[in-house]
Amino acid sequence: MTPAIEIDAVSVTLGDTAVLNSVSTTIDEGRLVGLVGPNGAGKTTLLRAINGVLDPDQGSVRVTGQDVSALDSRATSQLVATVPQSTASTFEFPVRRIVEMGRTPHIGRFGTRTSADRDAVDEAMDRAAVSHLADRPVTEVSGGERQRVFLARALAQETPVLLLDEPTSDLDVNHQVRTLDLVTDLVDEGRTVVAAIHDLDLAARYCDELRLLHDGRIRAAGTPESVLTAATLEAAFGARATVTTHPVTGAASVTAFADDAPDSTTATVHVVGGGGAATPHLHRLDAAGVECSVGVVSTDDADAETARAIGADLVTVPPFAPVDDEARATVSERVRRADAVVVADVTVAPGNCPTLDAVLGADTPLVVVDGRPVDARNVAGSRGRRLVSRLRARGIVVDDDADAVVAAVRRAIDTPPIHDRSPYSP
Ligand SMILES: Nc1ncnc2c1ncn2[C@@H]1O[C@H](COP(=O)(O)OP(=O)(O)OP(=O)(O)O)[C@@H](O)[C@H]1O
Repeated sequence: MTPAIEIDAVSVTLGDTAVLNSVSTTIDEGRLVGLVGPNGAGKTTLLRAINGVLDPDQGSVRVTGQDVSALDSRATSQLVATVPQSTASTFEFPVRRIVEMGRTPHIGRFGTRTSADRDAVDEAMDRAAVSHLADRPVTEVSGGERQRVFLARALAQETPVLLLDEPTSDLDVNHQVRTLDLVTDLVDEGRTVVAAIHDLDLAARYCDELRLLHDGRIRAAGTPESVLTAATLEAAFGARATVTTHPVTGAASVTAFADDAPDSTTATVHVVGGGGAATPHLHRLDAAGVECSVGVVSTDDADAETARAIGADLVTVPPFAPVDDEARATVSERVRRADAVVVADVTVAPGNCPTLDAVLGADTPLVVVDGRPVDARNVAGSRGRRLVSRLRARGIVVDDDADAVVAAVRRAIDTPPIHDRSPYSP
């Protein structure tokens, strides 16, 4: 089978900038391929090389086996339709007229429109959900509606290859999903779609494959799961990111943070959590490059699962078991070794008291997350209440906000600890 698109060693220089540097990739028929990468990576430029608008300085692009640089614009427009990034229009054409322009490459010499042309326009408008706008001037519809009008124009063009440059950037969440569902249907019908897409979660959810562009080269290619890794994202976007599986869609889900590790090469933080209280903070600290240890938690606790997912060192006891001497000694050692401790929830369950004793018995700088009011029922009596007030007095107290926790950890590490050696004794 001939691939739908073959890009062979394409180089493009614009002004003084080498935008694409010997880019090669092949896109098979009936695939939805996402182009991802930071601003200025060359995604639009690559799409413009595929649709023949831009002649590469070197290399070649073949669409359904035909070299696009050898085709005239009518022939190229029969192969490739494009929805551009900017659909701003200065002409007050009615929406239907814009969609009819998609038929131009199919209309004969005498400009006669056939019923097939009209049907194609009707169907395209229907599928892109713009039929109700048919008579409105395109200058008077919203940005998102206009984006769908231009999608309809591309659909009316009835090409085997569709290029979409940020097809959902102006769409509300409902139309984002509806548009990408429509694109998926088009692919199921056999069309090949290449979409430059900034929203990495949408890219992972809808695309069969991704190409990650950075500095004029394709840095990663393959399934979304194989392309969207913390390492590739950091290299391309300069952002720390955690990649998890989205609980609803099952696709890769990316949470990116500015690269602001407290001290990304050395910081280690021990996190006291339980019941999932530590989970958002663990993801955020991990993304900030902090090495985490977690505990003591039960082996089946949600925070234990998160700790395993991010490769954190974990101190556990079996479900419902008390913290034994071994776990207590281990957690004390982790706390002493850490650059800072985060207590992720001051709602102290009785089982946490030995861990909090260990925290208060060490010099390690402390951050206390105080997200919820202390629930008296969860506090282990007066012992627990005293622990809570000592923790608050001893540490930096922050709201239950992952960014605030990272900032507080940075501050805690920079601030000499308040000395509080007297361990709590019941
Ligand atoms: N006509 C031009 N002259 C000079 N440089 C240009 C021109 N067009 C684009 N560039 C540069 O080429 C680089 C790639 O641009 P391109 O639009 O392909 O990136 P992109 O990945 O689509 O970015 P974005 O995600 O911001 O849309 C950018 O640095 C841009 O400034």
